[in-house]
Amino acid sequence: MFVVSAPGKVILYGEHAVVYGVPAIAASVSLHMYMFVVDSSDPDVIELDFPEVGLVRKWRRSELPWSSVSEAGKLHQKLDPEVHLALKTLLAPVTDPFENAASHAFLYLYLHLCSESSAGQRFVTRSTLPVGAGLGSSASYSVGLAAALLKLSGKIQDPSTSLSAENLELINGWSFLGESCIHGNPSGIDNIVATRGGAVLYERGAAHGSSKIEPYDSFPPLGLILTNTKVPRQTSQLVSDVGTLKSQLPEIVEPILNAIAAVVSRADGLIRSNCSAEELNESLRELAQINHGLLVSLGVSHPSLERVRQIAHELEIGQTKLTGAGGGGCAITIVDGEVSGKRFNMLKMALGDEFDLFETELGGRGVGMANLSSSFETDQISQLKDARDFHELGNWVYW
Ligand SMILES: Nc1ncnc2c1ncn2[C@@H]1O[C@H](COP(=O)(O)OP(=O)(O)OP(=O)(O)O)[C@@H](O)[C@H]1O
Ligand SMILES: C[C@@](O)(CCO)CC(=O)[O-]
Ligand SMILES: [Mg+2]
Repeated sequence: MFVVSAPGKVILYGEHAVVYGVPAIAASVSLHMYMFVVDSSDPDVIELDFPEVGLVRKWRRSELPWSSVSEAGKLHQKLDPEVHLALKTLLAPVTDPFENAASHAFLYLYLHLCSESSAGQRFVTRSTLPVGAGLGSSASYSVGLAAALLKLSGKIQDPSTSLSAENLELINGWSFLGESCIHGNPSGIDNIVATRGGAVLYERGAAHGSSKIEPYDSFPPLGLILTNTKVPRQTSQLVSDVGTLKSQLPEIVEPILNAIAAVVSRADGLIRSNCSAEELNESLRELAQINHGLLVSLGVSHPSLERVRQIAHELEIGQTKLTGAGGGGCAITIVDGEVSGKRFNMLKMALGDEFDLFETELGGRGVGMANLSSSFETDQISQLKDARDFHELGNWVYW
């Protein structure tokens, strides 16, 4: 019995454009997805219990489309269309899009990493991240899933003190395929941040394995408030809408993507420079405003996100930008100076109960795993509340 965890992320600059090879800047957040792997009551059955997406499901291993899996597909470079299609057919009766996407990613990785003769297992998730809200919940789920199945199948040996660079590469590669099942066309930025943690400048490469990752050794301690508008949306739909706009109006969309590239390049230069904290904060706020405007012109904002922007502006708290895929979900406000309880409460009161506000630390640890003691009972899972409860479950190993 063991548990794995992976963090969510915020994209500070460059979302959507990153899908088309523009660099983007992202950092992990201190909210995590946890996946528990425990023995199933029936040795022939795999059971999923994912309360955040309302999914409770069981499959006999013999029901799964093992014959569609090829050895070539196991090299995890891109989705194997045959397995993808077999799973679409199997999951056609699952009409809820969240449940369908989570089951699809699970079964795709299970079929490739485990075998028909593996023992029965039960997989239970718990997440302190809002799901489908722009903070990379799909990537933290995919990273946790990849890590859990790689450990279960022995492809990652039980690590004693830390995960190796090879472990990390395997987890990141397989989680990208999990993201591909959920998103269709992920850039890979969310899964790399959920895998390695920290903060990075990421640029998607044209070919598999050619993406560029430039970590930040020290990321500025930005005062950041996260606001969840609680307006549901799906990244797959928003990414596909921007793709459609780009193919219909390339002469308009390409210059917008180039302008986003210039925003990212300027922000990267500033973060790596030794300018004063004040100058950096002011410039990063200005760049957030420009980046948000460019995302609005791509059609990925939402009235609820504009409301957060307007209120934070009226209260002179800082500059607000959508983060992740937009269309609802979360906004980040880069605070003018430090986040004080007073400012946080002012924004919270002005926005009201429709919105959830969080403070988070940027740049924490990536994927982790811990063995559970033999006395651990699955009933305990629903009682775990915060990061400390999860941390105390065992000796965690990280990269
Ligand atoms: N805890 C979880 N358990 C099971 N599935 C999850 C969990 N968290 C996320 N998912 C999967 O991820 C999907 C949501 O991903 P989506 O990419 O739309 O939003 P996001 O990742 O939260 O935001 P963004 O991609 O903008 O950062 C859900 O439909 C579900 O399939
Ligand atoms: C919208 C997008 O750029 C970020 C989602 O967090 C999609 C992606 O990069 O995969
Ligand atoms: Mg996502």
